[in-house]
Amino acid sequence: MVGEESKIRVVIRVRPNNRRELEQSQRTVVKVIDQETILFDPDEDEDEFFFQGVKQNHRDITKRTNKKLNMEFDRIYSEEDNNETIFEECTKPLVTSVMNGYNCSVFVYGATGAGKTFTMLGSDYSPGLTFLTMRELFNQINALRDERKFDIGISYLEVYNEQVMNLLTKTGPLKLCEDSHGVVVSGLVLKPIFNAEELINLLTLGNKNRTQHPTDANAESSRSHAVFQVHIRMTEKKTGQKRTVKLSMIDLAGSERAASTKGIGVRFKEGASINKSLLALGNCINKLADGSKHIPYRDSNLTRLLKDSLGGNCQTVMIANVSPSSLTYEDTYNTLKYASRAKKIRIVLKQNILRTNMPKDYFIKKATDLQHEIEKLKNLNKQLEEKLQQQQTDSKPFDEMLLNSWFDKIDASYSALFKVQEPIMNAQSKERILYYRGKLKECAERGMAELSLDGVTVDEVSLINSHCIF
Ligand SMILES: Nc1ncnc2c1ncn2[C@@H]1O[C@H](COP(=O)(O)OP(=O)(O)OP(=O)(O)O)[C@@H](O)[C@H]1O
Repeated sequence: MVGEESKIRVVIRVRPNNRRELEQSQRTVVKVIDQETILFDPDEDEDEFFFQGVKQNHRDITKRTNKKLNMEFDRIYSEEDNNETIFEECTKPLVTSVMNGYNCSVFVYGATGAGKTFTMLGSDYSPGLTFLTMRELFNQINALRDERKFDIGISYLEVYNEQVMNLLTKTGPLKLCEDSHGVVVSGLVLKPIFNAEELINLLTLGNKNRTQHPTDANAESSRSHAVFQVHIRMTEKKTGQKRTVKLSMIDLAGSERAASTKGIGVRFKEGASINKSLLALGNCINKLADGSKHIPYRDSNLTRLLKDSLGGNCQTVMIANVSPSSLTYEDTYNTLKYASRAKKIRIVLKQNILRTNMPKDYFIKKATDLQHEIEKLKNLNKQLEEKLQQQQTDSKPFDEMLLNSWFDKIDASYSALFKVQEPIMNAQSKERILYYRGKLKECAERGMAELSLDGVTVDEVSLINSHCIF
């Protein structure tokens, strides 16, 4: 995976219609075709309509034609999909990447009321991605505790009207500075945590401190960008090697146009500021998608803060939330366009460099030890080569004479064996002959006795007997 090119994973989540949308029985402007395709502004199902005898494509002839825009994303979640499913497919794999040393980020994007906070924080009956992801992180950490030591600290910041505030301590504004490791929030102290349950209290506290104002679309609209980050330092117990990784979960403020929230005064300034930072974010996404060298991160505090979560060495998932209702036609269209731009971003992933606290002397000693080891092995190698050569020169040439004398001895013993076997076989066959001859003699004598009774002479019997010799 080191140096592997990867693109931002972009998924779309379509939430169910809310009460207002149902009451106004608006038409649906998005149609989930399959898990990767969404159709924006599909044709409406309408009865056939004739005007002056001619069939009309639309009942309302003043109405513009539907966009019927087919768009493809890494995954489309429909209103039936819950936070658990999105966690399993989108952020659970990120936890494994974090444990392997990669920085990871999750963004939720969309207009006010589209379901960003519901996705990130969830509700009482359906915990959101932040909790589910952190619970998985602690599961994986606990499984590795024998091998590694972990130090975990979290931060929860909001960017409101371009100012960075600490949501856990309700302090700020905090300054952003840049050092060799990237952007640093000065004065930010990480809050150590030891389990996922502890996180719930911290998230609740942070959310209470988050700037919220009602909008037309959402009674509890978050008017700031919330950046939740987990910083993990892992120390290998055997080697002492350390590495630090960061998991960021970002709930962006609504991407709706400032005018659409009908805000005036402070609310208008707020909307304009949200738009400024989202515009800057959009510009960075566009430049990254085009492969530009210069990315305008410095255009807003949000993009400065997210620099290493977007284009840097970071595995990123963007969840674009949309409402299905025609009430939010423009916002849904803009969100889908924004998301399809983000889909084009390609980044090169690098595993975080292992850092160590070992002093310089440790490495000098290690290098000297290794040098000695090399010398020792070289000497050993030389000795073995010499020994091998010695053995080759010492070894006696092949003794053909000796071998031949042994062959002669074997031949001699075989012929001696045959010599002994021959008389034995002869003796055995003679014994058999004698046995049969005895038998025949008995026969002949018995026959002679009978013949003599029939008038045959003894000489004739002897003659028969002599012919029966084998
Ligand atoms: N997938 C969903 N299923 C059920 N209810 C949802 C879903 N998504 C959002 N909602 C409900 O819709 C309302 C608005 O959602 P949410 O607060 O998450 O919007 P938001 O995008 O964070 O808006 P804002 O930018 O104004 O903060 C909430 O009451 C929330 O419970």
